[in-house]
Amino acid sequence: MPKIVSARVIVTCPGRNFVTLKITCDDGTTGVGDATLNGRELSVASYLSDHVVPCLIGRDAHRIEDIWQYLYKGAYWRRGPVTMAAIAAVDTALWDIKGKLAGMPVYQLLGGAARDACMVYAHANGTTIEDTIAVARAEQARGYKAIRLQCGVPGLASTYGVAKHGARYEPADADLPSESVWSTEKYLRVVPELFRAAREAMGWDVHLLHDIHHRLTPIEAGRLGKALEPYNLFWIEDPTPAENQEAFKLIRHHTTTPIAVGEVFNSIWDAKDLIQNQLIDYIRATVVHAGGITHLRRIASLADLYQVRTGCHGATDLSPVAMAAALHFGLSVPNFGVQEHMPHTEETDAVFPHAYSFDDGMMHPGDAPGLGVDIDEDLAATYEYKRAYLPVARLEDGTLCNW
Ligand SMILES: O=C(O)C(=O)C[C@H](O)[C@H](O)CO
Ligand SMILES: [Mg+2]
Repeated sequence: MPKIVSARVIVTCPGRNFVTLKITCDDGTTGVGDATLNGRELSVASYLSDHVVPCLIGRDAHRIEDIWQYLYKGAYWRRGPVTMAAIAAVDTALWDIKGKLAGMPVYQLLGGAARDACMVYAHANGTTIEDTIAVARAEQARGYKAIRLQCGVPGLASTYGVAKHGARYEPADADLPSESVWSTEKYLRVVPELFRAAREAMGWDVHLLHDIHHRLTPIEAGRLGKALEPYNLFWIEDPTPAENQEAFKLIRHHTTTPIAVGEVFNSIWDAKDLIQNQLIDYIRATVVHAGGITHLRRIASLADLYQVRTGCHGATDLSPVAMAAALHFGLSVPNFGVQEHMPHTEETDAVFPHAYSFDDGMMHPGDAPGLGVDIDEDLAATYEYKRAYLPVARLEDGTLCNW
């Protein structure tokens, strides 16, 4: 048996923070898993090194399911983003090891390719509708078949998803949480205009997506979904917070615009009711925040029964290790829908050399044994952790609201 002899937690900041677990077996085989939880990175690093790593040493790296159950049931305190990100990192690293020992890419171990490649969606954002559409057209010219559009809201200094002064969009932008101002009324005026103009400029042969980022009440979300129906969106994402899942019934009563939810979910129990009641069309839970490949497959299997497809979160705060795992997962599950793709910076790509590739709007994980991704530990050590928080949002009268 490949015995686990060490597991190291590596925190690095090549432009933004990433937490990576690297497991080594007695024969020298290594595997990597992403454990990054944006704005709360060190809590997962501590959970892993203080509480998980000591339990891994000496175990058989082939027993992925048993180790998953051991860490989940054994903690007693189940679920939650910190616990599940830590379990995910172990699980992902063990799949990597299993693939390397089998001499096969992980997607082969998951049943083989169920499609040629995974459709990915790009981000297009700008302070005005015109700027946003110009970026979207450039992404379309690069081959993307699906594009998420976010534009500035007139009267608001900053908006979720829109970069400042043409910079790359990075939400965790400050040493302490920055504060932004939000107005639903102003937002609801601009979004239908954005998509009307986008269809006029870009035609109908491209999938258009939009992230509401949990900001509307159910009835406001129903109104927006209805207003967007003429523009045939691929999805609206996170229309309202998903703690109260009954709320989605109200949205469904008012609109046929498809709905994607789940980037903050960390377990099948978060997604179960939304899926079984057919209140969503895409489930956005990811490998890194939802218990790894093992648990995400379970979520996808449940979703498949209800014709809910996958649309995994893939923002730049998920490392290339998570991206590789997402592509092996996406290539193999029957009900894959789309994968989010925000390209990483050159610095990040250099720290995490990888085999996955992009071609004509599609991505493939590559055929290297395992996940086909690694961490250059020497380079990683040159980028010290830098505290960074996600922003908070307030209404115009100062009331704290959902960011
Ligand atoms: O990519 C998305 O859809 C997001 O909503 C990005 C999130 O705000 C980001 O990952 C938070 O860390
Ligand atoms: Mg989102």
